[in-house]
Amino acid sequence: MSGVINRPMSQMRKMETKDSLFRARKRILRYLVHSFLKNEGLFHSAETLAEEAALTGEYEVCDNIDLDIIMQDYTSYYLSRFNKPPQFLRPAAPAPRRPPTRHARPKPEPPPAKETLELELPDTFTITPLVKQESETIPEYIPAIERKPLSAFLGKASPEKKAFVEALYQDIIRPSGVSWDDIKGLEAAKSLLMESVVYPVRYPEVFTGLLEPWRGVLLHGPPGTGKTLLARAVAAESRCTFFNVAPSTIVTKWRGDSERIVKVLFEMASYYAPSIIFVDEVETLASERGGAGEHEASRRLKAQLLTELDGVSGRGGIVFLLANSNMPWEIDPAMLRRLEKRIHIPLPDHKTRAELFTLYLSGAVGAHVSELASRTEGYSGSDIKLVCKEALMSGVRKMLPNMGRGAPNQRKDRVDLSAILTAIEKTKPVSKNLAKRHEEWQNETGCS
Ligand SMILES: Nc1ncnc2c1ncn2[C@@H]1O[C@H](COP(=O)(O)OP(=O)(O)OP(=O)(O)O)[C@@H](O)[C@H]1O
Repeated sequence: MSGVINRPMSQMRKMETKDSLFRARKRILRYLVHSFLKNEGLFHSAETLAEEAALTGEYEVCDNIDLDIIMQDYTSYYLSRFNKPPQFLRPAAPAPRRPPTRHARPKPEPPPAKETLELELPDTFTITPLVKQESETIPEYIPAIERKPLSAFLGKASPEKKAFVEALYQDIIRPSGVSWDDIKGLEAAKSLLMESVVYPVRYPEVFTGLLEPWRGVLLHGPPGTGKTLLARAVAAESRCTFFNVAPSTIVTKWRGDSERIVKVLFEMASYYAPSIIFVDEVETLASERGGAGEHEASRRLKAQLLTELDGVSGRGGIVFLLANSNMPWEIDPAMLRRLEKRIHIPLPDHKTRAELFTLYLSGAVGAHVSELASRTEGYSGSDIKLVCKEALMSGVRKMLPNMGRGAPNQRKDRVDLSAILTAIEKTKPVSKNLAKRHEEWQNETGCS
């Protein structure tokens, strides 16, 4: 005991953290097993476990995790690391037999291969505390991109393929932390994306047969309405690997390279599955031009994209194509057929515009927010962001000449109503004219 007391504070803290992590892990395991038993219909066993392990209603297992998911993740991690599947079970050693005594009844034979469970669980899951415990740090989910070594994917790839892989690897966006809450309004779009991307990734066992997930989802709407932001939130919410493919990565001037890059892209997406391949301005990669005027290279690239998309369901893991377009009417019909789910992202409504002003001006606009929202009908989210930036800048502009002359070099995010109104006057809503066309297109061809 005295040994513990004499330890330096930092060491004590480390031990405490280790100890609390250990306890958290054990608790998580018990809750996971409990939930597993219930899911298997073993209610009596689950009840007994709850009683024996003193599981109170203080915690519940998160929606997105269970032992089955952990087994799958662990198996794919192990496979990629050691090139063989992990072994969980082995035949138990037979119990030593005692010679039967004269009067004893022969004992029934033990089952031939009683199984023992050898399971090592990684610390990659969390449970939601109903009552949050402050001192507790629960290990975080580790995304596929951090779990799976690139070297295992590369194997004995040619130098050319390695170069493609490296370029594409740069396009993978790490978990961005963008969440639904960062996106104002767009409730209908959010729930459609939950249903068509997030849930199928979380519960693949539900989305089979006729309910098989869409492989291609199109977000279309005027520029600056939050389509890219939505795509990033989807990646974060679904914990998918997010390939943000810049057309410049794919379109190269070297003959045949573009098709090979597209092929490698889908292979990588499958390796790091579940993945989202996000293609911004998809109409630039797969436009409807066609005919004799279409460049041969662009025709081949388009054909390769379509081939890969068709092959997606035959590959391992879930891979979605999430495409973005400001001009969906220009998308090649063959590509459009593969973008089965089409979601319209409209200009923000009055309530959303008010929320955006509050977001960007940190609530500084107070009571005027409704008036500002009324004056900005037809503005996109990005236009409103510009207005706010311009209004803030007008204050900073006044400060700049006095900086370095004794005045404090500190920015104040206070803004006059008049400055905002002037900024609104100056900023023309660039997307307004396109809004109607998107609506009509959605009515004609959309399916959400
Ligand atoms: N609904 C919204 N909630 C929060 N921010 C928004 C919203 N809509 C737009 N924005 C802001 O506008 C910026 C531009 O949005 P984003 O890039 O997602 O638009 P986009 O529709 O993808 O545009 P483009 O089609 O031109 O690429 C975002 O960084 C964000 O700050």
